[in-house]
Amino acid sequence: MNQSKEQRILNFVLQNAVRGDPCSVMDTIDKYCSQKEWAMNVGNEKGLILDKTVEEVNPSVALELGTYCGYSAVRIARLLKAGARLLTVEFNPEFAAIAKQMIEFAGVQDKVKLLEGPSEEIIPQLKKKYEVDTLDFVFLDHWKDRYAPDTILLQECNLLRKGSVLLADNIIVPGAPEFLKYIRNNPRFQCTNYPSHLEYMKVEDAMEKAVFLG
Ligand SMILES: Cc1cc(-c2n[nH]c(CCNC(=O)c3cc(-c4ccc(F)cc4)cc(O)c3O)n2)ccn1
Ligand SMILES: [Mg+2]
Repeated sequence: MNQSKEQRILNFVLQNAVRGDPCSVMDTIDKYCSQKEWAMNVGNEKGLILDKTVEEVNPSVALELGTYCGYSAVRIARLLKAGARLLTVEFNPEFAAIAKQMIEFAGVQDKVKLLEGPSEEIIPQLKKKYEVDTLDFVFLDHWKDRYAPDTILLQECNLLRKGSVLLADNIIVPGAPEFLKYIRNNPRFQCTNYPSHLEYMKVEDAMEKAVFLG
């Protein structure tokens, strides 16, 4: 049976990147997806915005919604301090299997916990099943129509604390209009927009940072 695009990306990494070197994994994925097959990794331009935000927050506990092939999980995990951890949620079992191998090849598996399932099921389990108190950082990169409901769900589950930082990808493409409307009109969030471009394309995109004020 012929391979999926995600399997081709993983194989290219296994054959061309340096095991245990997160930057070489990221660079190799970016090379493949800009030269051979487009894929929905956050990419290097928006990835730099993600890096700066993670470095600023320096989270002990981070959550990523939308793992895909594990590119941004590797990107985030490489910046985490000793003892800090990233929980990343993937809905699609095939993507999760690829991401698991990608994360292990990069050597960040001790900092990353990959959870399989829909965000609306996983979020309510974070406190009891995954021993989370509150989240310092949340990267929203999953289904765009889930950004707003899941931001509400995170609050309902008491997972945000004063100063928790949300960073959302794809504000323009594919777009998250309902999320923007919700978060920018909500006095409990301080929002900042970061114009950028869709990964590997000349198309405009943006990220939105939202700090929870408690
Ligand atoms: C419900 C739930 C869902 C998940 C979940 N896991 N993995 C994802 C992936 C979601 N990501 C995207 O759809 C996405 C799309 C584009 C795009 C596509 C086509 C174009 F033409 C232009 C841009 C670009 C991007 O940067 C994206 O991130 N969701 C995990 C848990 N629970
Ligand atoms: Mg994205």
